[in-house]
Amino acid sequence: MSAGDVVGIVANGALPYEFDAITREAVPVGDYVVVRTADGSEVLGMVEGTTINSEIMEVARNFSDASEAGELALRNPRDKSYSSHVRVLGLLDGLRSGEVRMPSLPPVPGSTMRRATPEELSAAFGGPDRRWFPIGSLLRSPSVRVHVDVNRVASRHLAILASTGAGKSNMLALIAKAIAGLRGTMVIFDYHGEYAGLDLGGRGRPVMPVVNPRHLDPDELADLLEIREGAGKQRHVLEEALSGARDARDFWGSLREGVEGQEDDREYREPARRVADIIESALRRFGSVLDPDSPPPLRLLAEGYVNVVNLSELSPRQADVVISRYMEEVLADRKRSRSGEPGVLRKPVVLALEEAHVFIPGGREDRTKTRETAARIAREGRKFGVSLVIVSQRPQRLDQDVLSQMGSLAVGRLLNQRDRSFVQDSSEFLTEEMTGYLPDLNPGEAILVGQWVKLPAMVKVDRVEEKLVGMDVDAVGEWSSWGGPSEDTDEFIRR
Ligand SMILES: Nc1ncnc2c1ncn2[C@@H]1O[C@H](COP(=O)(O)OP(=O)(O)OP(=O)(O)O)[C@@H](O)[C@H]1O
Repeated sequence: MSAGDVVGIVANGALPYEFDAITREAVPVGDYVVVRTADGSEVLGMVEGTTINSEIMEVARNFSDASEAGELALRNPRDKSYSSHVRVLGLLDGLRSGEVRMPSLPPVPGSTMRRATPEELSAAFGGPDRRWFPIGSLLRSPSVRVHVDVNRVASRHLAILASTGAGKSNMLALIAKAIAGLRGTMVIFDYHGEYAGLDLGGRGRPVMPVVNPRHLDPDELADLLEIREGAGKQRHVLEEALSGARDARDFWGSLREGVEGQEDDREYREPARRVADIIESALRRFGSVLDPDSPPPLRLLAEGYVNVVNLSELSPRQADVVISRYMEEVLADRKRSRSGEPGVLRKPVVLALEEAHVFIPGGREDRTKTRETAARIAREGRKFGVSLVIVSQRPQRLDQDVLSQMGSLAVGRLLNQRDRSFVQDSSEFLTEEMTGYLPDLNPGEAILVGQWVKLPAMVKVDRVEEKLVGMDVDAVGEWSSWGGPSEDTDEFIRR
């Protein structure tokens, strides 16, 4: 069957925005088709679901019936009927010129449905100007390149959701490369240290996650030092000591003194000792993150670059403090810039957060600092040119309010049913049929919906060649590449 061929006939009950068709053979989900509406205009549609029915099999009620009926059905080609459910995407004429206009009339039942040609699809998915960048090719028409709108990513937020290993970081890397190419500003909160080796054409910048403890509130410092949330007395000791140390020349010396000074009070003796130990141990482990002489986060970010904040050495709670600090300051600075005051970041900023379900969780009890800030950015960031890209493999754990504010979605293979339902409930863009298809996607394939694409698209995403971290380890290959003679157990024990 070649492109443009008639593939089906419109069935009864067609609506302007969706219809069923009886098809010649099974039409794959994700295929694009063209039908004529009652006034003769051509509309483009996407196949969202396909069913194969066998009349003979209908009567089979037990195994022997079924196996006999199955044989008969296989021999009789007229036994099968094929049907597809099609979502109307827009008038073909409008799509050719980049405009999405819906028809006001449905297609006429009995009229023919043909496959869209690669030329029609290339016009619909093309990128007319530099706002658009190519992210991959249509899964069902590989010659058609699919472009996405960077302006929408930078103003209306994006969620990249898929199970582990389905290609989320690869997609974020592609977006980072596009933004770097446009000399845009992006901050990636890199929880696994995955983006260090990315080729950003000289516009990537590694950022150490340094935080100045003087600028933290007592709870934030307690979180960074990993004082338990329920340890009220220890937190109180720290709070008292911090108020005296904030402006001291020797911050840590003054903080220690402030803590030790509270050992005279019997009630706080033990908590103060514990806090003194915690401070020493924290400084040994991640003293480099807490620098009382470091500039505020904004000074560490470079405008016009992709700033990669490496959080791989931090615990989730520490990373939470760092991320929320950076996000808060970026938002506050952009508000200043927008109101005409001198800000550091004069142009829009895209903030990308990996493992978003850890930092923007939905549960009432999981109150992270990042969640508050991210919720604010999701709601009002658009006005100030701050957008979020959230990346997660456990969407059901995400804050639903934040997820529902995402103007665009890239959803890859999602195996967990609850994850799929959660995403569908949180987004106006994903239909039930599309959601049902998510478990069948392969790594690197995704459904793109929302404002960053002209039309919903099932895409084979381009692979970022240099992005090697994240690849599954070839353990067998690596083990078998040992050089030299192998040592037996006795030799090993003697050694
Ligand atoms: N578009 C693609 N084409 C081909 N291979 C891809 C594509 N995207 C990802 N892969 C491959 O799939 C594997 C996982 O990719 P990636 O690290 O991007 O997934 P992930 O969803 O971020 O995984 P994790 O949740 O474990 O971080 C890698 O080996 C990567 O090279």
